[in-house]
Amino acid sequence: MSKRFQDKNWCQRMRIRLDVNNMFSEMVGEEHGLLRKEVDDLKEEIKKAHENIHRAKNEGKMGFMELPFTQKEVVEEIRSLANELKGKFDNFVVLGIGGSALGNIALQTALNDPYYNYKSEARDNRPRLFVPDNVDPARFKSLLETLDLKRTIFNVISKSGSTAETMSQFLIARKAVAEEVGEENVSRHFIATTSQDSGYLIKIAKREGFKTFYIPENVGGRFSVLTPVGLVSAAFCGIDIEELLAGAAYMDEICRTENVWENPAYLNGVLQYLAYKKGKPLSVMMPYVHALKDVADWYRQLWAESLGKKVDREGNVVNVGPTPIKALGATDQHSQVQLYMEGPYDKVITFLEVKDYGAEVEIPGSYKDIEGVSYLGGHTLNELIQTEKRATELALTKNGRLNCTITLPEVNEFTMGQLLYMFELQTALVGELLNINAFNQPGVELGKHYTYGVLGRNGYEDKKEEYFNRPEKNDNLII
Ligand SMILES: O=P(O)(O)OC[C@H]1O[C@](O)(CO)[C@@H](O)[C@@H]1O
Repeated sequence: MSKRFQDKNWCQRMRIRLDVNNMFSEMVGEEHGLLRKEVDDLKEEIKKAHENIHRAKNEGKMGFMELPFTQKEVVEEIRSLANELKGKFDNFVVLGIGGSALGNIALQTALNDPYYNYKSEARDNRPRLFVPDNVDPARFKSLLETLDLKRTIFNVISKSGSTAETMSQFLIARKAVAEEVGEENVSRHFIATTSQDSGYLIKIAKREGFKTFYIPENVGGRFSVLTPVGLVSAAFCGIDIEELLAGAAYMDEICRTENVWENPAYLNGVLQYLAYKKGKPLSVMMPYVHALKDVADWYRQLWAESLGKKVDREGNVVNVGPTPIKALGATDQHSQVQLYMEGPYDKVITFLEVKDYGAEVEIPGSYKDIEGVSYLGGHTLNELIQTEKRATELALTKNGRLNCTITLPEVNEFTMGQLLYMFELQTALVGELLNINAFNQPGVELGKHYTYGVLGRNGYEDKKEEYFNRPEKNDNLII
């Protein structure tokens, strides 16, 4: 077991860094840039937010802040299960959606070989990972047909234990597995990760005798990546979950101060908040590291569901919330950057970069007589992508476009733990500054209730009626 994180020098070297220079007027100009004074002027609000967060933590209402410190036993349990089942299954499928899926994908993309599912030497006898995160029939059918179900284990993840997409995936998968392995062997193919005390999934898991892991009551789905929700698939796929939690603990330690200039989660949160207040409601996350591309997806849910709210804490209608946008460098330089450079001044771009990609690829110096191509020779892809990031950053800055950069020394469990935890705390802080509840999601309910009504779930008859009495669409507007 690696204990590198007990070495303070190593931790310091692996500390992720936030560079906010290009958020300020010195760099982007006075018209759009923020002033340091504006940050200082929020001192009292930040102090209050800090106190609220820590009061809520002490009252047991900020579960995500406890996770780095309270899971020793569950980590051991997950690890021993992963070890016990190593070599027994070729495939691990996560059945879940939203916060019950996105963290699994983000961790896998970040921390395992990009072609892990295709390379047996990268897997070292561990299962491939599949996270459909949807109920598209063609895709789900094809997945079940593709996998050898005799050699497949499923983790059914749902905090509420009732999400229609997840329960449908489960019902279909369970039937397919039973047909393949026989009723008597079904239970060894399923793990359930859910609330210990509520919902239907725990009832089913107990009736079936599934192995269960629990999601703490005080941790919401989008904050649950560092619970068994994300940790089980990670451990099965060889990710060091102890180091992940150690990274989160390290960031927690860094972020204990209420001094915004020393607290990266608060500083980034405050700057995003100020930018939002000054007419920049679009928050783009643009990693220049393919491994972090799905962190941007995970962050979209975290930011959108937490901060997009109709009412403030006093019940006033405020309709607030920055819109998170996912982009990828260098890919989206050739798709999005034109808009970011010349479109409305309504965005803040957060770049994610890495110092050490863990691989170096040299560009061959061919076609010496064709200067427009041969200049690339002798350089590396590392130089190319890093230079492109800095070039895009400079171009945006010169054009008065607010941007900041988070740098990871390398993408590993410890730096990922820091990054995820930093974004979670940043989200809580912005929720405080916006004076909203960042931990509920009432806006997703209405659509769900119409679906329940139409599909005949008891208690939703009124929604069924509303749905079928909806205004008729005008055929002339369907062309
Ligand atoms: O884990 P559950 O309860 O199945 O919920 C899945 C997702 O659905 C939501 O409740 C939104 O509908 C998310 O907040 C959550 O991550």
